[in-house]
Amino acid sequence: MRITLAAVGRGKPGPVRDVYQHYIKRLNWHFDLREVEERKALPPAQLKRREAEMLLDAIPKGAALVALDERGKNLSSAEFAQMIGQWRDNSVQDIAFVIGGADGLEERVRSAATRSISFGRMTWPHMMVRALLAEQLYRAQSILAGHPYHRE
Ligand SMILES: C[S@@+](CC[C@H](N)C(=O)[O-])C[C@H]1O[C@@H](n2cnc3c(N)ncnc32)[C@H](O)[C@@H]1O
Repeated sequence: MRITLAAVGRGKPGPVRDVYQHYIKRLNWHFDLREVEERKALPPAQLKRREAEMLLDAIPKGAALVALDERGKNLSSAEFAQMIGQWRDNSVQDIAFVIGGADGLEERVRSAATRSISFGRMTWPHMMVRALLAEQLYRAQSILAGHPYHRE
């Protein structure tokens, strides 16, 4: 099973990226980060549209697509692991996650998503969402493997 993260922006060295990398390095799943960035200064609506195109282009065809969105569904870590486990058991080859930029995800990306999940109703900086996702993926891997990292 391959996991792709398509995300707006380029990660820079620093503590948030260190946390992200700490967990990503511990994943046994094949993991691919695809960063997208529009260099032209565009008005917000155009920028969001352009980012949507680049994000959707960065996702493997046929992937189960998960949008990270504050308006999405709140899952427990066990439910998140179960979602990934069901895809794994149904031989889904590719799972992709998308994280938007400062103005969020365009509706087109939200409606293309198989699932939309939230890390709470508060807005997090997009680089912190990468770190949160990385930890939850590691936690899901541990839950699915029966490893005691996660405690209910
Ligand atoms: C700075 S936020 C954008 C906020 C923007 N106002 C919006 O309406 O989505 C950048 C990205 O981080 C992710 N994000 C931020 N907060 C989140 C949360 N609570 N749950 C899930 N994803 C979140 C989303 O992918 C969002 O597009």
